[in-house]
Amino acid sequence: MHIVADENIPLLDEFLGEFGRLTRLPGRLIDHTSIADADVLLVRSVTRVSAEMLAGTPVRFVGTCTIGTDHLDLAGLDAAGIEVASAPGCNARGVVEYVLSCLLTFAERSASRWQDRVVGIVGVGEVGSRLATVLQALGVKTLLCDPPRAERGEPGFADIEELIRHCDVISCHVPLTMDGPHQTRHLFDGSRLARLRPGTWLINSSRGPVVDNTALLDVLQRRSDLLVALDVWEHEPLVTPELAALCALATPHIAGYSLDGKLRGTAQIYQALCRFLDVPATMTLEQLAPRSGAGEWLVEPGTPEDWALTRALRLVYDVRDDDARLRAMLAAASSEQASREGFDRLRKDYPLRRECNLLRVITAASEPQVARRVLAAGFDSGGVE
Ligand SMILES: NC(=O)C1=CN([C@@H]2O[C@H](COP(=O)(O)OP(=O)(O)OC[C@H]3O[C@@H](n4cnc5c(N)ncnc54)[C@H](O)[C@@H]3O)[C@@H](O)[C@H]2O)C=CC1
Ligand SMILES: O=C(O)C(=O)[C@H](O)COP(=O)(O)O
Repeated sequence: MHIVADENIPLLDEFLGEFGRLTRLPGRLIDHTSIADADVLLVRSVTRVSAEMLAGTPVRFVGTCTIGTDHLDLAGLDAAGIEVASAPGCNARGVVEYVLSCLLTFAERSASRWQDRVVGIVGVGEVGSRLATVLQALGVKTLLCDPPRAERGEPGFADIEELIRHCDVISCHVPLTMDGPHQTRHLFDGSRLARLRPGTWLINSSRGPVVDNTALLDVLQRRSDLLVALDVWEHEPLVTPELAALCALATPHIAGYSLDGKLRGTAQIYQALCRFLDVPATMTLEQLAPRSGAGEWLVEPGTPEDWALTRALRLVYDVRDDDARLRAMLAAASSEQASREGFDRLRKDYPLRRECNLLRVITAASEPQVARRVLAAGFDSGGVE
C-alpha cells in the first residue's frame, strides 16, 4: 500500500509504517501528480481535496487529521465512493486554552476583569461546548448561539443578534460553510461588525472567512474601542498587514496547535483507516505519546484567587508569544510571497505546547494552599486522553 501524507502529520511511521510505503510532502504541494499511485491520502487543512483531484488514481481513503473539513469536497468524494475520515474534537482543548489566553490578555490591556463580561459563543460543538463548560465553572455568564442545534429542538440557545446586543465578548467556533440555511462565510459581515457593543472583544479561531476581513479592516479603521483576536485569516497563508496591525492579537492559525491535539488527530485517522481496511487497531496513543511534564506552580499560598488563576492560565499557554512571532515575521517579510512562506514556517516550526486539564487548574486556583500539588497533577494528566 502507498500512503501519501502531509509532512506535518506527527507519528506517521509509528502508526502507519506497518501498512506499506509512506511518502511525505508539504501539504500545499500535494496534487494529482503526487498521488498518481497512492492508495491512501492523509492531509491537514492546507490541502484541498476533490473528486477531480483523485480521478484516475487508486486513492480510496482520504483522512484529514484536523477538526475542520472545509478543504474537502465532501459531497463530490462521497459521490465518487471515496471513504473520508476527519478527527472531530482532536485539538478542541488547545483552542479553548487559546481563547482563555486571549481573554486574560484583553483584560490586562483594558484594565478590566474578564470574569465580569458576558461571553457569547457562536457554534457550540466540540470547541464551543468545552469553552462554555470552563467559563461556566469560573462563574462567567455565557450566551450560546447554535441555530442547527436549536432547530433540532435543543434548549438554551440565543440568536446571533441577541449575542451582538448583549455580549461583551464574542468567540467564533463554527465550521466554514459557503451556502445553505446556516452559511457561516461572512457570518460577521460589515453590518454585524458595525453593531458590536462598544468595547466588544471579538475572537475568531474558527476559519478566516467567517469574519469578512475587508469589512473588519474598515470597521477597525473607524472604531478603536474593539479588541479583536484573529488566529485565522480570510486569505491564508496571506495576512493583510494593515489588518494585523489593527488587531489586538494576531496569530498564524495555531489556536489548536498543542502537541496533544496533533497526536490525537493522527490516532483518530489511524483508527478510521483500520476500520476501513477491516484490520485491528493495535497501536494506541498512550503507547506512543510522550508524557507531559508537571507544570511549575509559582504562586505562594495566600495569593488572591484571581491572580493565582491568571498565573496558572499563563503557565498553560500564553498567546502573546504567538502574537509576537507573527508580527516579527510580518515586519521582516519583504514580499507577499515571503509573508506566505513565513506564515507556513511559523506553523511548521511551532514550539512544543502541551495541553492541561483546565477544570483542575480552576479548582487549584480557588484553593491556593493546595494549588501546587493539584496543578502539577493537572499537567500530568492533561495529556492525550
Ligand atoms: N484555529 C484552529 O487552530 C482551529 C480551528 N478549528 C475550526 O473550528 C471549527 C469548530 O470546531 P468544532 O467545535 O470542533 O466543530 P463542531 O462541528 O463540533 O461544532 C461546530 C458547531 O457549529 C454549529 N454551527 C454551524 N453553523 C452555525 C451557524 N451558522 N451559527 C452558529 N453555529 C453554527 C454546529 O451546529 C456545531 O454545533 C472547525 O470546523 C474548524 O474550522 C478547529 C480546530 C482548531
Ligand atoms: O483542526 C482544525 O480544524 C485546524 O484548524 C487545525 O488546527 C489546522 O491545522 P493544520 O491542518 O493547518 O496544520
